[in-house]
Amino acid sequence: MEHLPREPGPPAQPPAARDGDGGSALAARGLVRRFGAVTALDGLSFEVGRGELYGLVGPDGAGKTTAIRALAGLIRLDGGEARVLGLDPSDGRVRERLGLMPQQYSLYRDLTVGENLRFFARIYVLPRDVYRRRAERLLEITRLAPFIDRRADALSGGMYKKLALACALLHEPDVLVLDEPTNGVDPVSRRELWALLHDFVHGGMTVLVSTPYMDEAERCGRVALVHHGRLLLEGEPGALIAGFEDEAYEVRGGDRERVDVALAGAGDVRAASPAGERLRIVVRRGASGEVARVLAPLGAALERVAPDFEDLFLSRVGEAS
Ligand SMILES: Nc1ncnc2c1ncn2[C@@H]1O[C@H](COP(=O)(O)OP(=O)(O)OP(=O)(O)O)[C@@H](O)[C@H]1O
Repeated sequence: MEHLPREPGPPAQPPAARDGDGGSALAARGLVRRFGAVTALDGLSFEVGRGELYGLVGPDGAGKTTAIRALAGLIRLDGGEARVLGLDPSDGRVRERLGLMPQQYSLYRDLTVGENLRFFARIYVLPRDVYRRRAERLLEITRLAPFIDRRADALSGGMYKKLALACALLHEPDVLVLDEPTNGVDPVSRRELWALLHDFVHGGMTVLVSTPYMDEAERCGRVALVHHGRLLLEGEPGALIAGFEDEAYEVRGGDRERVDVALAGAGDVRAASPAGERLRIVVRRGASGEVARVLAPLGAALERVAPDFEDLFLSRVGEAS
């Protein structure tokens, strides 16, 4: 397949722009969508360049699925515009060039792996020899070949997702959009799925992936942190962490309830969340001395830790609300 990996080597050039492509592969411009009293998208904007691996990261209900459905032309917008390769998502040409893996991918559970692939090949009206070649390649890269005769309902969660991915790739899309592909998937399959996405991008495909897992942000080339249908932060993962202006700490010792009360009254603590037995907090830069003084009488102390995306996210959410 054009965008699927064959041999290791330098990244392929993204496919040359065609009519209607515009500059970016995907564009969300001021997207607004309301469901009754709920504003799922509140002016969300982001652009995904051709050949990028771009992550939409945010908690449940942030608006990721709604944004993806808008880009795929599956819902009407109350404001803003979505573009795929410069085209309106309702344009018939988008169907040929976009691969979509929704959160609930509807495979036929009583059909086997091979039968599901054949079914989707028929939807895409693929000639038999083209289908055979692509299916063979997809079964190989997803490592599903040994399970070709297994029914979809007998696959593990990770294998099911990989079959869904293979079906979404049968028509060789230029742009692949995946909604929370790693949700409910075991850690090994999760790593495998991310490795596949990196391989696709290496082959020149554009990939947009949403995830509720903050720790997956660093696997993307660029990432958008989304909250309440708005963009909180966008950039390269390393640069975002390096530019983080606050500091992250773990609180050691002290009675948890009394510590919680003390921290709730400390204005410089932007966020607090449990980290196993301990409490993890984000503190405004330069204010840790004051926070440590508040905690000392309670027998609690601060230990500096490296900030991660959850710290970044919580800090921004704290600021925004
Ligand atoms: N069809 C709908 N009817 C009513 N409310 C909806 C509908 N679709 C989404 N919402 C609401 O819009 C908000 C954003 O939902 P969305 O599914 O886009 O979030 P998400 O980031 O994808 O999270 P999740 O992982 O939970 O799907 C939520 O408050 C959700 O309840």
